[in-house]
Amino acid sequence: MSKVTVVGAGNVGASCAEYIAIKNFASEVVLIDIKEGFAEGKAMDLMQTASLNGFDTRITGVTNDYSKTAGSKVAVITSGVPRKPGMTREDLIGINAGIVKDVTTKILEHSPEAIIIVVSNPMDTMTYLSHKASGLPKNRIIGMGGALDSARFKYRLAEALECPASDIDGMVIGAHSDTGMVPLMSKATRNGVPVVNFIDEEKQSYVIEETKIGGATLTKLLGTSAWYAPGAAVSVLVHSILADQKKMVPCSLMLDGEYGLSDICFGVPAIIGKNGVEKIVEVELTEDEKAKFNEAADAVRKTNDVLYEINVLNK
Ligand SMILES: NC(=O)c1ccc[n+]([C@@H]2O[C@H](COP(=O)([O-])OP(=O)(O)OC[C@H]3O[C@@H](n4cnc5c(N)ncnc54)[C@H](O)[C@@H]3O)[C@@H](O)[C@H]2O)c1
Ligand SMILES: O=C(O)C[C@H](O)C(=O)O
Repeated sequence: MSKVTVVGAGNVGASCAEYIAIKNFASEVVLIDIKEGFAEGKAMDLMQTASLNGFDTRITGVTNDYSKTAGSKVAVITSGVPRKPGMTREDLIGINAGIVKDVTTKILEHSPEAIIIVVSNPMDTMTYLSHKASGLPKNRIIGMGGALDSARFKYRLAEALECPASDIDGMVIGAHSDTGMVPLMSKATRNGVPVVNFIDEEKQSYVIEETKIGGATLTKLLGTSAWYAPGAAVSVLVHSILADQKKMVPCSLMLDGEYGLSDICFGVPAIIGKNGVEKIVEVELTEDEKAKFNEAADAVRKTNDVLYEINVLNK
């Protein structure tokens, strides 16, 4: 029995539930939302695709009744507002902080053993908040950003190399923000061959910049932020936990000296398995990557400070 709760049955929450079901990653998904009847409607609509898409996962929806989420092995937090064109993710902190703090507490009341995946933005800061609000050990809370940003990096690399994305391997670490992502061009490969052998510096810079503004580009096109790739990225983390796959995925994790950082949730590669974070992997960075990584960490710390300024957290 593998039960997953998704709090926030909006675009990303529903997409995540759909991928989990279609790929048979869990036996049960509970969607929960604050809007009356909304999660029930999303769950019913998704369940009516079961015979069409050939899945057996049971998706149910509930309005605000956390007792129905009891015993979840994984809980995903997708509740909160998305940005509109022209906004940054950091602009969402005032509304989303209260929601994420409250939701973290409610999840744990009914699923004290759950591993929590934080998606709501600004994600690195919301992951930090979830840690501080719950006091859970650092393996139990995972911020999802790097999996998505890496998928966008591979998409842009595949476009530049004119090859299928499945030929590409690559990672984005750092902050899940327009300026703080660090796409590791030096380590990206096409079937083991460095991508820098295939594209010149101008194209490399283009790929890096388009990757960093990947979310903003989609927000401009869609009028709200993206959901298919975010939902798929969450489902990969859920699967790695439930199936104890031990996949290596960049995630926003509470650091305790790794990469020279402490008391911050920040995007680094990690092995994800049945205990959540099994191990943080330290990779060597170029001087330029290191400088950008540290600069991004400083910016995330400033956003974290806002949590104290608006009294969502107390020192
Ligand atoms: N980390 C990432 O990579 C990533 C990717 C995409 C979106 N996001 C973020 O995820 C969040 C959700 O995005 P979306 O597009 O699904 O938005 P959405 O508006 O479609 O859905 C959000 C849902 O949350 C619900 N909600 C609000 N407060 C709640 C509460 N207290 N309890 C339960 N449900 C509540 C709303 O009713 C709504 O249905 C946003 O903050 C967005 O910025 C993050
Ligand atoms: O761009 C956003 O605001 C949503 C999300 O963080 C994304 O990267 O798609």
